[in-house]
Amino acid sequence: MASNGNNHVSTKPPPEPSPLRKAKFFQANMRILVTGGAGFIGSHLVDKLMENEKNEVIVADNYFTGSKDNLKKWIGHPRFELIRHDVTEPLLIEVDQIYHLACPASPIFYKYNPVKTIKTNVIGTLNMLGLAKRTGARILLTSTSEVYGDPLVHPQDETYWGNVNPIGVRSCYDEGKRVAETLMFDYHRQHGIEIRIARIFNTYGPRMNIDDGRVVSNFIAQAIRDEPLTVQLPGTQTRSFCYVSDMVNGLMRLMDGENTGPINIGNPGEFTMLELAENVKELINPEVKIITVENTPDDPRQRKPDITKAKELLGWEPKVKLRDGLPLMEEDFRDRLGISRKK
Ligand SMILES: NC(=O)c1ccc[n+]([C@@H]2O[C@H](COP(=O)([O-])OP(=O)(O)OC[C@H]3O[C@@H](n4cnc5c(N)ncnc54)[C@H](O)[C@@H]3O)[C@@H](O)[C@H]2O)c1
Ligand SMILES: O=c1ccn([C@@H]2O[C@H](COP(=O)(O)OP(=O)(O)O[C@H]3OC[C@@H](O)[C@H](O)[C@H]3O)[C@@H](O)[C@H]2O)c(=O)[nH]1
Repeated sequence: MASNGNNHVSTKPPPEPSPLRKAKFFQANMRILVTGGAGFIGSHLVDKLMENEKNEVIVADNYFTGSKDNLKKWIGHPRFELIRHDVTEPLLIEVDQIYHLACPASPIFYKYNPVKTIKTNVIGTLNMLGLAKRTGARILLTSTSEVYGDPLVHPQDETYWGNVNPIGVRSCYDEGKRVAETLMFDYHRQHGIEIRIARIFNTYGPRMNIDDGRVVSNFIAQAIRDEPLTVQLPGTQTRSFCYVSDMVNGLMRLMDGENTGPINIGNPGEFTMLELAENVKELINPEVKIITVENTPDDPRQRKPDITKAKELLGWEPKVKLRDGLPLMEEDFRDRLGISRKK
């Protein structure tokens, strides 16, 4: 049975998957649900899952921050189905695997309706665990580095319990994800559900919403539009940025491997926000100004994943360096903004 190496092993056998999955006379397809599959990471995950002809992919998304446009190449494909569905409502379908991503991820969006964000994390995860229990599906939760809050341990490994403000403006998201992780382990221990938990660190790449509000998309859009890059004070706070193709590979390895997690998935290359702005300026628009602006409450001061566990248990590590990933994202943003590079 899968374990995280910490005595969190379930005492129950996992529920039986549907008899169709053990097809004797014809090839069994894997039916995979991706909640939040119309969003940034979700749509890249769908692209990768659809490459395998044995997979059928179902996306359930309420389009709060995602869009059908991200999935347009799959709409109408016989192995693909798109459902407008809010995960705070139960979903009755038959599946073998669930990638549970549904949740706004950018601070400006998760703070917009914090009660809804908490409901999405708690009720949404309960509903997806209920679906996993009924169908015997394996379920992967995309948790976050935000469970470490404003970390006092650096870099963060999975044994760190975090430093989280339970009543702050970010709590709907970080405490929401902490409860979601608790629910996953309780369903695992109590009902034998096969679970996987990824703690994702800041991820960037093509298809991020142009007005997403996260730092990489902000800086790239600003650099392309000749607007000043807005570094929030103090500018010395750090983040570690993972390119989306690396992230998707890590998530799939976790789902298909034998470890429950939680496992950090991220790129350990650490940058201050001033360094990030300088990189964007140098690579995308050397003329652009860098300015400082006010920050928001409870902004974590440092963040860098310890990925020893991902390397050892999943054989995974990121390949794309920040300076190689930024130009790939620039190309996509220029296309969508209709602004080509100055000669
Ligand atoms: N991108 C990152 O840096 C990062 C870091 C840590 C964790 N994560 C996690 O990864 C997941 C995907 O993040 P993303 O960056 O692709 O964000 P995103 O905002 O682009 O995607 C989230 C998707 O979930 C959908 N959604 C939101 N609430 C929903 C609900 N109640 N019912 C159904 N669908 C709903 C949105 O419409 C969107 O398509 C999230 O769970 C997020 O918490 C992302
Ligand atoms: O224009 C900006 C936007 C943001 N920032 C700074 O950039 C840093 C990163 O901010 P982002 O909004 O991109 O993302 P955060 O790291 O705060 O949160 C993210 O963490 C991991 C995921 O769970 C989520 O995707 C999101 O919550 C912060 O220190 C913020 O102050 C700027 O300097 N300028």
